[in-house]
Amino acid sequence: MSSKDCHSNKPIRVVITGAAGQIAYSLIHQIGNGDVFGKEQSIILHLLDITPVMGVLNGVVMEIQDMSLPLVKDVIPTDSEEVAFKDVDVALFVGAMPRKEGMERKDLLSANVKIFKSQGTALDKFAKKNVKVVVVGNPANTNCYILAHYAPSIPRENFTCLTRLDHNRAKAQLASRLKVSSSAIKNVIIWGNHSSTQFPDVRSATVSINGQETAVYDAIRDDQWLKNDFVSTVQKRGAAVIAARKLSSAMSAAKAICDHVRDWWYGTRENEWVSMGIISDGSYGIEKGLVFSYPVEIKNGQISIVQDLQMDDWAKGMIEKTQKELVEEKNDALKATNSE
Ligand SMILES: NC(=O)C1=CN([C@@H]2O[C@H](COP(=O)(O)OP(=O)(O)OC[C@H]3O[C@@H](n4cnc5c(N)ncnc54)[C@H](O)[C@@H]3O)[C@@H](O)[C@H]2O)C=CC1
Ligand SMILES: O=C(O)CCC(=O)C(=O)O
Repeated sequence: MSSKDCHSNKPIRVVITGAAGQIAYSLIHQIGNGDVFGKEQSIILHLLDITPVMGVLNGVVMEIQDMSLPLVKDVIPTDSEEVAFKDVDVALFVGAMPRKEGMERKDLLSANVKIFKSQGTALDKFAKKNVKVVVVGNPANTNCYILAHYAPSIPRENFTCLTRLDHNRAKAQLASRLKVSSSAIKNVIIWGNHSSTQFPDVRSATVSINGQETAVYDAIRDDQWLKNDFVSTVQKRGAAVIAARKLSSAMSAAKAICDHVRDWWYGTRENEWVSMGIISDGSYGIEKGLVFSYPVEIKNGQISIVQDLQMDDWAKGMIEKTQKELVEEKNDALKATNSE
């Protein structure tokens, strides 16, 4: 879709998988309300879930009707991948099994990878070739890798996975420490996997205090905190929410999906970057083809990796660790899909 088409009022088709689940329950309203694609853009919602929860999904559809959202022109609830992916412009892959307390996200690999093999094959067959894809279901990077692998006719740059929740968490931790609004913090980076090996990096981050832009490192002046507590709080935030709620993050995940897609649709702000899992082109020495979270800028729908950021040995070590985990996950996932 050209950026002109993007902003026309012809309805766009947006599929949400896992539409009867808890993230979708927060997400659907924001999309239908125009918070992502704008207040002029009408939408046809395709809602995919599995057969046993079609009753629940019908309840969600009733609630969508009851919200009386002018931008929502039609709602298509389904358990068929063909119906779900037919001619879609944007595909939000939320549906997957979530982890429980005590599990790592990669423990979900064997169950969830099968879903992404099947849905990748269907996406390839039925979606528009310029469909914009966001994978949320965990393990998000590796599920995205498998989805792209089984959808070879869709351009590689159209596949992304969600690390914006981690990015938002990092901003919020820094804002709280500095007692500023999170909108004052710019250019944090999440490198790598949406897992406890991710590297939340603040070496390029700035904070605006009384109109003055300062490096976050200089404003905080606590190398120990930035390298230890801050990093581990962001890495383990998903698990902390599960321990408290006995359910995984949903409201904050839905908000992060909206941030991710809105920035892809409209572009990032001048001199400001965000974190996205994308298919690596080899930048920063990362294995080509891995789905890796990078700092990116977006213009006219094109995502580009922010280049030439300096790394010290500690940062290189952090990036190496998360890359290693992603290579292992990728190999395990390929084995699991090939052995079916
Ligand atoms: N990348 C990220 O930052 C985040 C990822 N997540 C992940 O998002 C996923 C969804 O989370 P929740 O909505 O809380 O889970 P949930 O369990 O409430 O909902 C998941 C939905 O997916 C459906 N589903 C299962 N298999 C499916 C299939 N083959 N096709 C279509 N739908 C299918 C289920 O029936 C259920 O309705 C989980 O994997 C979770 O770990 C959650 C938060 C943040
Ligand atoms: O942590 C999980 O496994 C589920 C939710 C999630 O990915 C997160 O909150 O970051």
